[in-house]
Amino acid sequence: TDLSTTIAGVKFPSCVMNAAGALCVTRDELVALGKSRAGAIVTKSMTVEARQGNPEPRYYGFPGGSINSMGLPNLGYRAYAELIPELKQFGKPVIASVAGLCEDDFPTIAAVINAAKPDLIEVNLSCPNIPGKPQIGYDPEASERLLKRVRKVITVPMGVKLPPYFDPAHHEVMGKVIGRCEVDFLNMINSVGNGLVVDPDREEVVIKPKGGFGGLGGTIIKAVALANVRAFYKIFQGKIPIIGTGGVMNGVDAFEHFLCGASAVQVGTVLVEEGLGAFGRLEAELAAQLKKKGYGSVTECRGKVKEL
Ligand SMILES: O=C(O)c1[nH]c(=O)[nH]c(=O)c1Cl
Repeated sequence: TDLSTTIAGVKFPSCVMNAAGALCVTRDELVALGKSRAGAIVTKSMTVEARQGNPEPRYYGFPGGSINSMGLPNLGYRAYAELIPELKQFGKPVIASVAGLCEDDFPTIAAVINAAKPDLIEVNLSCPNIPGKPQIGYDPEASERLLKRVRKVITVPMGVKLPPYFDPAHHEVMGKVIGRCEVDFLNMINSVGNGLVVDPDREEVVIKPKGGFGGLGGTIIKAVALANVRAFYKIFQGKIPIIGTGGVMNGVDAFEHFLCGASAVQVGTVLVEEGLGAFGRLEAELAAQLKKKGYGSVTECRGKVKEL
């Protein structure tokens, strides 16, 4: 079974890769991704200055998913610009995830990172965990302004990592914004922002930042992720490739993302919980699922989910 895929003209040896944020902050983590079965190396979203991130505990896994308020811990964009040439030696695409603490940070980072020639750049409009900072992706005007500014300085394929939307009206509005910004790929969804997990025995929240509020990931967000993949796949009639992220814990979950229109999938929670070995398991399970269903590749089943 062929598990390779192509996104914006870039060939991925496997359609399963890490989500920005999962095991991808340090050089050693990124090199380990390069040596693993991951289909790409995706960096942690980067900011201008290096950051320690939020106080711990800031990640908590539980049956069904995870909650995090990491607070953008990363090496700073200059360090990743220096690392990119080394990371490109592993025979798989390097995706640089660009964030920023303010709008002006994004073009500053994007211009320097673009010069380091990652295979693709993913603009993260959806970090939910910077205290006092609303998600850019929930502000269509700010999203459009920012995407147009970074598009001017990015010459490699540019994608956008979107937060979950919960209303078709929002899918429509963001679809129009994206259509006006020359976006080469989409990635959805980021974590479901500002959830709250409580430990009933200790009668406490489980993470320290923001009173325990954090982004949700894992199985519990799969249905939200699939809805967003499907909504934007239909809006763009499959013409903009979509990376499906959210709730992929096994090969069947990945298959569901492809049925809804994804061209590749990213994994976060399952990677943090299981480690890099998850890639081998996920690939084997996805290949088995495709074989069982009579599909020769993920491209064959893309967008094939039937309505009733
Ligand atoms: O707290 C984080 O670092 C974080 N956490 C997330 O769940 N999504 C993001 O985009 C980011 Cl940037």
